[in-house]
Amino acid sequence: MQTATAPTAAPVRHPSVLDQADLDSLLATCRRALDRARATQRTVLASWARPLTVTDPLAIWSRARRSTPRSFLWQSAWDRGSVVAIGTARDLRGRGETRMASVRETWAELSRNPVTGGTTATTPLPGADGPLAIGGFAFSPDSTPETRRLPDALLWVPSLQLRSALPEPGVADRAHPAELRLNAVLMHDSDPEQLAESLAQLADRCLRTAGPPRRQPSAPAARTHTSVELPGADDWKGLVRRATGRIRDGVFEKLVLARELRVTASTPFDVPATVGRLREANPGTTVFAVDHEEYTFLGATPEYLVRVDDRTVHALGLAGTAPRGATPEEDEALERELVASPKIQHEHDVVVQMLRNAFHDSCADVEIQTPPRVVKLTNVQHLSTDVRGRLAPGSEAGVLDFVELLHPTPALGGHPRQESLSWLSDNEGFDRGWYAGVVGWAAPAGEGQFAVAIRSALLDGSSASLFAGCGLVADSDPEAEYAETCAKLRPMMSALGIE
Ligand SMILES: C=C(O[C@@H]1C=C(C(=O)O)C=C[C@H]1O)C(=O)O
Repeated sequence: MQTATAPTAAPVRHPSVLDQADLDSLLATCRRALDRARATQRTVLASWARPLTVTDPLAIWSRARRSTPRSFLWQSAWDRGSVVAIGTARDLRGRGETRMASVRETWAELSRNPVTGGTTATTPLPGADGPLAIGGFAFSPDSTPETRRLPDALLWVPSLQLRSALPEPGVADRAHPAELRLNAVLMHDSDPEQLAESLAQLADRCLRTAGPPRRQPSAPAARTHTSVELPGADDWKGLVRRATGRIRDGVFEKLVLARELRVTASTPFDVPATVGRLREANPGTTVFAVDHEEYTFLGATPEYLVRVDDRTVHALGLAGTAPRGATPEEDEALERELVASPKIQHEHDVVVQMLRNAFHDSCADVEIQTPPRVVKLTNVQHLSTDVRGRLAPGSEAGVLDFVELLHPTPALGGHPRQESLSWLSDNEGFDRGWYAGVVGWAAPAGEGQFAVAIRSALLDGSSASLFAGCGLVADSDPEAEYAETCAKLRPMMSALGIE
């Protein structure tokens, strides 16, 4: 008698992301890099690429980030490009006052002449070709590094990077062109077989079963939480009074004062879901997330410090804020007040003037858009001015040179720079860390994009530090400025479910 046995389900075998020809070419690239490393006695960057298609980069990052303590997600509102980066081929770190210069010099050296292989995407993609250095810089170098949660300066070359165009709203599940790039840094004694093998395995882990695209992000889980304001509301308003007093005394002309909201929730935050909600609720912003060890620094920012694209340098003067109205009429009335207010024009002009001077020193054909436009975000509106220049003929300046030159603009620090920053470090009362610093990526030929890391938070399990600040001039009102910081905190609070 035959007994019926339940058919054992055959394991589902997904094809590997890399086929044999890819594996051979990846290994050949690593071997060529080893030969160069031996011949030159220097470290050599190997970078291998092939086109593929992806659906939603956020779904890929959500899954792949679990396999590594270091990852990066970037969804740019400015060119609709996306970068997902997993793992580390090489860290580029810096400390103290020279942190940006050290990172810039190490990247220039490493990226000068990479050994490349594979095939690049046939469809042009937003962003720049080649291996990237990604990451960010804290607002200021810190004098107490032991208490700092993210390093002063950390860019890194990822082991795996995936560049694609962002899905158009509403068609997130359509496959679209992307480029997979695998990077390694080889020395004279590196093992190219082992490096190629581990990169292929990483690509499989990250991309083989990326799962379906993320649907509408779910509402945040119900959780209880406690929160502390740093400094407390009354103390912060007192600081506004002291700062405006210093402005009237002529010590500085403008100062951006910030505060931290430290939250402890009853359960850990769901990082990918938070990023999904930020993306959904804040159109027109660039969404970023950096995983570093146990921390995730994430945000949805409307502001870039600098973008360099094909020898054109873009900066953005974003300063001057009004709330959004509850009705179209109220919104327009608030917009008219924003545009007409001499106080706000002054706050804005200080930023544009600084950018104008910096560009005139380093670029030819500088264009400054006038009058400023109004950028409308979910619950605030800003005055915004585009500044654009062409790199002067013969100039080799790249995006990291401009980060160093421009950061921090008076939109985040103050004016004059030295006086306002020194007052902030003596009085603000908390460590800004990467808030109001810059986050983004640099490509070998000097192209890149760096966002100003505002509307951001630092997460660690069930703890979150949220940040917001605002520009003060002589007649700023403490109550109105406090309300402005509350409005700027709100998108992150609702993404985290802590309203
Ligand atoms: C400092 C922040 O925002 C900055 C300050 C602004 C202002 O003072 O009007 C506007 C945009 C940003 O440059 C923040 O969001 O935390």
